Amino acid sequence: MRRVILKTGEQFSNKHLKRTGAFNAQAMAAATNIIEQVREQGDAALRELTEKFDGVKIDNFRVPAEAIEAAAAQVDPKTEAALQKAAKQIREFHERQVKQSWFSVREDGALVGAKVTPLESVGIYVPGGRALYPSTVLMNALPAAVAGVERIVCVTPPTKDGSIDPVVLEACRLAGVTEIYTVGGAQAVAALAYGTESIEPVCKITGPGNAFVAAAKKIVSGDVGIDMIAGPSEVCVVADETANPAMVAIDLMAQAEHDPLASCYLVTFDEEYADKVEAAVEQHMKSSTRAEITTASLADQGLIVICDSMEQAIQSVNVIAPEHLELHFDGAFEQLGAIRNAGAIFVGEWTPEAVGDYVAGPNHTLPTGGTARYASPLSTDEFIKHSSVIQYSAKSLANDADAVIAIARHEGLWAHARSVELRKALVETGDIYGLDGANE
Ligand SMILES: NC(=O)c1ccc[n+]([C@@H]2O[C@H](COP(=O)([O-])OP(=O)(O)OC[C@H]3O[C@@H](n4cnc5c(N)ncnc54)[C@H](O)[C@@H]3O)[C@@H](O)[C@H]2O)c1
Ligand SMILES: N[C@H](CO)Cc1c[nH]c[nH+]1
Ligand SMILES: [Zn+2]
Repeated sequence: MRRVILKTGEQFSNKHLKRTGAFNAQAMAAATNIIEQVREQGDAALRELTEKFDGVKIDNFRVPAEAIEAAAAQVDPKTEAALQKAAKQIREFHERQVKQSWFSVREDGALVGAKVTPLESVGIYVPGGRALYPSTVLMNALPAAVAGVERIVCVTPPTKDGSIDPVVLEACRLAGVTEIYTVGGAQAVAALAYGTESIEPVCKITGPGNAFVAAAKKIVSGDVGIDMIAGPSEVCVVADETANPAMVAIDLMAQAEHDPLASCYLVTFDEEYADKVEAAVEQHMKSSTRAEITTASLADQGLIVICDSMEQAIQSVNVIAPEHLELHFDGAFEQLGAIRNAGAIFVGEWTPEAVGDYVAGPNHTLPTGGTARYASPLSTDEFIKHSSVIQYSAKSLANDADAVIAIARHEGLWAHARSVELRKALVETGDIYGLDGANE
């Protein structure tokens, strides 16, 4: 892994990072062509693109109900129990996020508030290129279901034999997905946004994916809602010399194995400790079943930052703004206040990031690429919208009339002012035209 050794008092900055930003011109160009093709040719384009990029022919994209039932029977009891446990804990966590409509009545009788409405339909992109992601089904579909979305559509690329992994199907069933389609990549995003003969469009698309999926989400955003661009996985581990290097190493590898573009950061305090972690990575790598991806990620995107104080370490974390942050040192909880930018924070050596990926309850769809500076984890908020509600009485209108009229006049908007003046006149004189010149 690349190393940066900070001098005393030196600030970690973006120049130390290799980040190229979320804009990928090549992927944007490819996704634009794919989206245009799907808009023009519908299902025929989905068939052609699936054959081209996934190497399989699909006649019917919709997974029939019988196949979903049959998949449940193929899931071994241990995996079924794990899915159910994860689903329960994820559901419970997200139930705490649910927003209610609210109304407040002022002293003058004016009522203001917000009416919360679940989105009618959402499309969930479940990645399927380099790994299977039943956990991503749970993390996206359960918050949608908890928020009250009625139509929850899942799209995911086919496996080599043209099917969908039974565990992914079972996760869909457990989480309340109402339609499943065997299609992935930018073409799936286009189908969800604009519809085809076999896929009805949705109001919003959520879920992570590779560069083509991310580019497609950016392009269709505005025509449909999108959640965030959750890109390649990232982890930043802050560890001092008391932390077990083998644990730190395996936690770095747990994100590196997602994608050669995944980014892993170790923030620590001396080079000798960093050497121990790198030696432990080598040791673990001997038994990794994903050594190629993991090695590529650590070599190309990995970074070790050597700091000389905890303050400098936390300052580095805040610049990295990682998707996942692990804290392996005594008194970690006390540093929470100083941490400004992180998607999810895992406190202490007994909290490997993997618990958050699967079962802890909080969402694993998190801001990546430094977007934790302004973005939050996926939540039920992504699946609802608010409508403002305003109800005035004659008294409350009279109370606010002069303020409205003054601002409307300044803006030069005659009818805005008049709409209030007329009502004020009616309250004061009982005559809607009691205003001088009102009936001109
Ligand atoms: N942040 C999160 O919550 C989270 C969760 C899970 C996965 N991830 C990330 O999601 C990503 C998943 O990527 P993936 O590739 O494994 O699966 P994917 O499903 O996103 O992409 C596979 C699809 O990409 C399309 N594709 C492949 N090559 C193409 C090309 N040359 N041109 C156009 N389209 C092409 C194909 O249609 C294929 O089906 C990884 O980066 C992983 O780290 C993130
Ligand atoms: N770590 C990923 C988010 O970056 C989520 C995930 C799913 N499965 C395993 N991991
Ligand atoms: Zn993961």
